Amino acid sequence: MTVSITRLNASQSDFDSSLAKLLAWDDSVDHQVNESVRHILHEVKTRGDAAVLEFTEKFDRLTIASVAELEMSHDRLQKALKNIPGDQRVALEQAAERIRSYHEHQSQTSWQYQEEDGTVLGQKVTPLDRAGLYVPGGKAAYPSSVLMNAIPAKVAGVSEVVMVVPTPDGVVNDMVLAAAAIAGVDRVFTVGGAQAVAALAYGTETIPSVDKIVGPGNIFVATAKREVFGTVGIDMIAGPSEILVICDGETDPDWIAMDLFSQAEHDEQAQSILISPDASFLDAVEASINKLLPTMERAEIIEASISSRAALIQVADLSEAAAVSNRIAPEHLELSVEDPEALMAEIRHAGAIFMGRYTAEALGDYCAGPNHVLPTSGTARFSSPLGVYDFQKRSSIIGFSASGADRMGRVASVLARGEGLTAHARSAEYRVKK
Ligand SMILES: NC(=O)c1ccc[n+]([C@@H]2O[C@H](COP(=O)([O-])OP(=O)(O)OC[C@H]3O[C@@H](n4cnc5c(N)ncnc54)[C@H](O)[C@@H]3O)[C@@H](O)[C@H]2O)c1
Ligand SMILES: N[C@H](CO)Cc1c[nH]c[nH+]1
Ligand SMILES: [Zn+2]
Repeated sequence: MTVSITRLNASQSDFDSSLAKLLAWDDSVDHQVNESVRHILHEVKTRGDAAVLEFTEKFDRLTIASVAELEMSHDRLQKALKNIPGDQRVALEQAAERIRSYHEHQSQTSWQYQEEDGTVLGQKVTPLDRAGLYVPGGKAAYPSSVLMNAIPAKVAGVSEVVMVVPTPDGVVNDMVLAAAAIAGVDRVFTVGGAQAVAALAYGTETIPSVDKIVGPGNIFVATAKREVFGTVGIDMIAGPSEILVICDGETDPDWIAMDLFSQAEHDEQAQSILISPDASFLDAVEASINKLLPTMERAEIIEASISSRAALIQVADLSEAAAVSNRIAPEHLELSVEDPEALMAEIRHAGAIFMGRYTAEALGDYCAGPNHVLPTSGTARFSSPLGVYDFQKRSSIIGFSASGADRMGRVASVLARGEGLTAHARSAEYRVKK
């Protein structure tokens, strides 16, 4: 099979519009999905467990009598940890250790300072009481996502971590449960899709409501998270996976083709882009793609993703490559060049940056240490990877001494009267020295 891949050149007159068309992915335009998700949310909110059971039967083909049967006990998690092959257990534990130590660097601490008159100002950092983790499980099982979601929550000090994961046809993945055991997840329910998001947001008779829902998922999950935002916090709306590789033309084209496949194999909607100043290198990678595709287990998904959403983009030089990449603001950016440090200086927007020819993005997905839940669809322009800070919140601390209240009470009084808010003014004035 020969896969057709979009070719663009940054010098072509319609480059801007062609790039915009390539990048277009809006998770809110499908009215049918919106309708269906709103219906699921409403049903779970009003009918609780009964609705969760119905939707689990309908979408995951799982018939059970009660939601309690969907809860995986601690014993079951420990059993899974014992059941998985030794090399999988060791790899999960090694990954968990590296993810934990990276995220410990993100810990925030409370602080305060005192002014000369004794007034104290500060910020108190508090972990969330209860966090909900969505772990995807429709087309593939993601033990790595269990670690990436749960470990920062635990490092942040969240008291109770509740995980949901679909088990289509009732097939439970032991590696997912083992990862939950290693990460110290408190409760696990095998429920997925919009019904799982609804249960976490509103609570049911069996599934507790949480303060914030984090984690990636398909369009039903993303749409449900968008809808429940406000009732609970959410981390981000994560779209399909993306990779953008900037290459100077000196890396083995097979390596680059496989790096592009690594994200394409997640989803037909995933996006893989290669940018290079070397036209013959783009040809070589295209040849590698066609050579390697038939050898891939997930060839159908990769083919669909590459033919509909991938692109090979020729640019004048690496500076132009960085400029195009900044416009795309990719989830993952590989700098497969001789001097990645120099090129990184020109990068402003990317979820994660992979430095140099030996840094395959796949290492970041599993065990480098940084989080693999990253902003997609250009949202790296304004948002950051999932981290410890997503599981903590801040309260301001304000403590006036008598002389501080006298000094600032006068300022507040003037401002309050300027706003016509007399109760504010008089409240401040009571504490002003007469
Ligand atoms: N950003 C990340 O860190 C990251 C990590 C892993 C996976 N992902 C992405 O997450 C996504 C996972 O998607 P998935 O489908 O494999 O798993 P998923 O768990 O997100 O979705 C499966 C659920 O969708 C629901 N569903 C399916 N069809 C439905 C329908 N017609 N109506 C209503 N609900 C329906 C079902 O309840 C099912 O349980 C992929 O796009 C993948 O690329 C992202
Ligand atoms: N690449 C995904 C995030 O976009 C994360 C992942 C999990 N497993 C493999 N990859
Ligand atoms: Zn991946």
